[in-house]
Amino acid sequence: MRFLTAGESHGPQLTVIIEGIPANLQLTAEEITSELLKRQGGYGRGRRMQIEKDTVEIMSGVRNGYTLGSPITLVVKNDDHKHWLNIMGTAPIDEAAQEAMKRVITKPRPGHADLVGGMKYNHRDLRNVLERSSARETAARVAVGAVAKLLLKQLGIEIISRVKEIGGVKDEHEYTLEDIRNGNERNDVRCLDEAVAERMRERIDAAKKAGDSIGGEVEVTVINCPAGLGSYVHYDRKLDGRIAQSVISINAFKGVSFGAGFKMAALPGSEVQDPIAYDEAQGYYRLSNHLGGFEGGMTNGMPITVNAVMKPIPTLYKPLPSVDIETKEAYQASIERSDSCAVPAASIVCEHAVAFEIARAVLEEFQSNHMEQLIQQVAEYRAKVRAY
Ligand SMILES: Cc1cc2nc3c(=O)[nH]c(=O)nc-3n(C[C@H](O)[C@H](O)[C@H](O)COP(=O)(O)O)c2cc1C
Ligand SMILES: C=C(O[C@@H]1CC(C(=O)O)=C[C@@H](OP(=O)(O)O)[C@H]1O)C(=O)O
Repeated sequence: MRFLTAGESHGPQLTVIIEGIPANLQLTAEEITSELLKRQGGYGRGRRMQIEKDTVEIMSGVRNGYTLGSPITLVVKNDDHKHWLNIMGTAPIDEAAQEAMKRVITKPRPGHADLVGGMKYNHRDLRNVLERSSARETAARVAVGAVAKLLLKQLGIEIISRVKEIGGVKDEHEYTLEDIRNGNERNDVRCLDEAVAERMRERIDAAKKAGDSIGGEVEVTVINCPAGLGSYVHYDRKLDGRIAQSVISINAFKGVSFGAGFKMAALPGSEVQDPIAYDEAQGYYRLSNHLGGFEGGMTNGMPITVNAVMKPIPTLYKPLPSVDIETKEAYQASIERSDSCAVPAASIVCEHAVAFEIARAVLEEFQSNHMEQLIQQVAEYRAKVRAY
């Protein structure tokens, strides 16, 4: 399974093509849209999200609510495009368009792709860089992950996310799987503890008031994944490695860990490796899950926990110094309208990035043309490893 996304932040639309989804998966635009709406929300987002109503249209690969086995094309329209027709160069060349084209961006924003992107692609209007480097693209990533999540659901695999920290305010409870499953998904900071959530909101408000921004940490949990996805035999088949790459490729994500993660640096081996046990009903299982569901680049059948860190949003209302690429003079960087915190939204992106990698690994392990074949293969495999 693979996908490509295309589209600029203020262009007409985002387009996604997904190839490799088996036939006969029930799939509706509404189900994908409901995931997109979760990404759009979240405390701390800026004015752009009030303009967009992210809605998916299915343009190919689905008929009568079921996948055909052919490439699936999804489109998410940018409602903001109509305000940017002149700036994006998609309006007729009239006076207003000419005026807009003069408003080139020459002041790169620290922490964005602006400066290096301009150097690399030889653009002197840095809007040519920021339009594609924008996290608007993550709406397309969520659309792909939503399809992956629906496929995984048919196999009994569930993926959920939560926010663990925003700007130093931490949710330090040790939650059970049931807590995570039943957690308050609709809370606007996506933190399971409402009292901590309130402090997170206050922290976001304080950053915004100071013209600053904040980041945080999210956790993605994958439940009921069979043991043996991924492989130890080669670096690019290790599934934990692929997940890490995919998560780090999300805008502003700077760190990934599994299970106890960076805490492992201080712990003895006896408190990190997960002892093995067996009973007939569930087969092999672990007495703890410090490793977060991976051994040797393969799933070990325990819940997968992925922790990921998002840096603070780079665009600041109190901008940092920068240099104009035309005059070479020191300047305060351009102020673009911006989110002050996008950690809750990013937790949804992270969840969907992980979903895609898990679904891809499932389809590599159990090549199938249609869902009936996939469901049967996975059920047989689960029975086999239980009895191993
Ligand atoms: C959901 C989401 C929303 C974001 N919103 C903004 C924003 O409004 N303003 C901004 O400057 N950066 C925003 N970012 C982060 C930038 O896109 C990102 O930092 C930038 O493209 C540079 O990439 P890098 O941080 O991965 O190096 C957002 C990221 C995500 C995941
Ligand atoms: C559009 C989205 O996020 C955008 C990501 C983003 C950035 O620089 O990454 C900057 C902002 O865009 P704008 O300049 O239009 O206000 C965010 O709103 C989105 O998440 O759908």
